[in-house]
Amino acid sequence: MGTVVETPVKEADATVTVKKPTVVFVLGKHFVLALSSVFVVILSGGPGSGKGTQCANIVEHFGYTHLSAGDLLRAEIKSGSENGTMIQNMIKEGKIVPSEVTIKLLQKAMEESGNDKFLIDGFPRNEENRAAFEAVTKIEPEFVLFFDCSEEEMERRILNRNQGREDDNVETIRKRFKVFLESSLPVVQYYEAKGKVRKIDAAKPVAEVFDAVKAVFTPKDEKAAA
Ligand SMILES: Nc1ncnc2c1ncn2[C@@H]1O[C@H](COP(=O)(O)OP(=O)(O)O)[C@@H](O)[C@H]1O
Ligand SMILES: Nc1ccn([C@H]2C[C@H](O)[C@@H](COP(=O)(O)OP(=O)(O)O)O2)c(=O)n1
Repeated sequence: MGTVVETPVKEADATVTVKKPTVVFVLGKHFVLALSSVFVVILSGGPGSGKGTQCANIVEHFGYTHLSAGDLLRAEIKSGSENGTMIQNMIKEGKIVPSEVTIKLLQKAMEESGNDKFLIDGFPRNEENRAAFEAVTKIEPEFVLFFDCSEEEMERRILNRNQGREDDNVETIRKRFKVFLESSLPVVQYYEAKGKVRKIDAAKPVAEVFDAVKAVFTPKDEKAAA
């Protein structure tokens, strides 16, 4: 369901933060934003666990818009934005970019999509990402799809990925694994405690992983009728 929040925002910013079907009331100096109901699924898993690969399948079969935090950050570097160099340096070190930067990119992409169903891939990456996203957008994910895969397999895949990414080298990969264990897994545990995690064995071949993914996305009544 949508959430109603009263947020003091500067008038000049109002059009940036409002999504299409949203109603905006102006009360004195405050805008009351009725945030439209959006359906958000988070994809979490170590680097190379196959999140991006499965997102392409989910988009095709279930009509979601795929938002990859990493892709948005890489596009921001390419665009020559003022944050570009900072983002590039952090990614090279396998570090997590400050939440406000990533959240702005995600919000903009959501607003521009015209869709109301999103796969957010690679975000939130730490507790700060999660808390800031929920505080700013008031969006609670429906569930978290967690890609479970060994580091050995993930490293093998990344080294074969061959996309010319600056962070796909052994040294940075190891740093990313460490950040994943120390910062990203606690976020998965947070959602686990809320009963929102759907764990997938991501070490299997792509088609088998997608069978498991499909089972999570297919409504129970459709499964019963099949
Ligand atoms: N189930 C799988 N089995 C083998 N290779 C895979 C599988 N899923 C993805 N890959 C390959 O592994 C690499 C990393 O996958 P990717 O989807 O980019 O991972 P992530 O988005 O989690 O970093 C890619 O080259 C991809 O083609
Ligand atoms: N929420 C996020 C997502 C990615 N990043 C940065 C840090 C990550 O190491 C890189 C690459 O992330 P991406 O999700 O594209 O790739 P992997 O799943 O790690 O293979 O981007 C970030 O700082 N904050």
